[in-house]
Amino acid sequence: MKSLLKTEDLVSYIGPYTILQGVSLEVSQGEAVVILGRNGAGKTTFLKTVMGLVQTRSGTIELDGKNLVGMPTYEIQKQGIGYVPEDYGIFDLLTIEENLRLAMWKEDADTFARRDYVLDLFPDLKIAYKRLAKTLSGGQRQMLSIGRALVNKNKILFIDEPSKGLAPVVIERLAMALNDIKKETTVLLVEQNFALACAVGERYYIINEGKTVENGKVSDLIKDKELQAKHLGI
Ligand SMILES: Nc1ncnc2c1ncn2[C@@H]1O[C@H](COP(=O)(O)OP(=O)(O)OP(=O)(O)O)[C@@H](O)[C@H]1O
Repeated sequence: MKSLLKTEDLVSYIGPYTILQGVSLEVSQGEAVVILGRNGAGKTTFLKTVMGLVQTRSGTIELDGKNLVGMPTYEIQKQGIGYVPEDYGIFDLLTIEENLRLAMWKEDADTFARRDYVLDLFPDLKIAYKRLAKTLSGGQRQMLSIGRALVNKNKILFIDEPSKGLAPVVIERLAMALNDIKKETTVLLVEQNFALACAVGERYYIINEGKTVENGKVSDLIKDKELQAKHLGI
């Protein structure tokens, strides 16, 4: 499989703090990869570093062979990364329709076809299409946030802890949607919910204290109770 995203020995910092201390990770085209690790391990910071929202000190980041280090965030996004941040990133005082349109880079037939795919994937958004985003539940907001990233033609989708604060039944629906999405696009998921991570991810990386410490197949991790206890506290 063709390598799509590759980072090597990535070190990044926020003010005086070095947060990532060596993250090496590779995602191939068509894969669904999950990043696991305890609270505060550096998972969110990794996504933010690739997006240029956290400064890289050393190491490399390549998307489809192109260097992303030093590029401004809006250009990184245009290289083909759909980013679904942890805090939803949606506009409460706009309708669902307006939130989706504002996210579109182009208003062409392909983009509207992807918008229709989003509305089929998340029927709640279709029903509430003309309503303000502030009227949505937590699960529906997460759907809108993912939908905003899906309206553009991306090479890879970054999704940061989509299950956070959601009820188990909503997480199940989300797992189904993510399984549908991964048929269409390469996915890099950060997730604390082990069941959701296992339902979606094919390969995993574990980040501990800002470093990638383990990686492999999710099917092997499910059987490896020792590894789960050591790095994930399960
Ligand atoms: N703005 C900031 N200033 C200083 N330290 C920060 C800042 N943002 C994050 N950190 C620190 O960086 C480390 C990694 O945080 P990060 O949010 O990436 O962890 P995480 O693995 O995503 O965990 P969680 O699941 O709790 O979000 C933590 O120790 C956190 O306290």
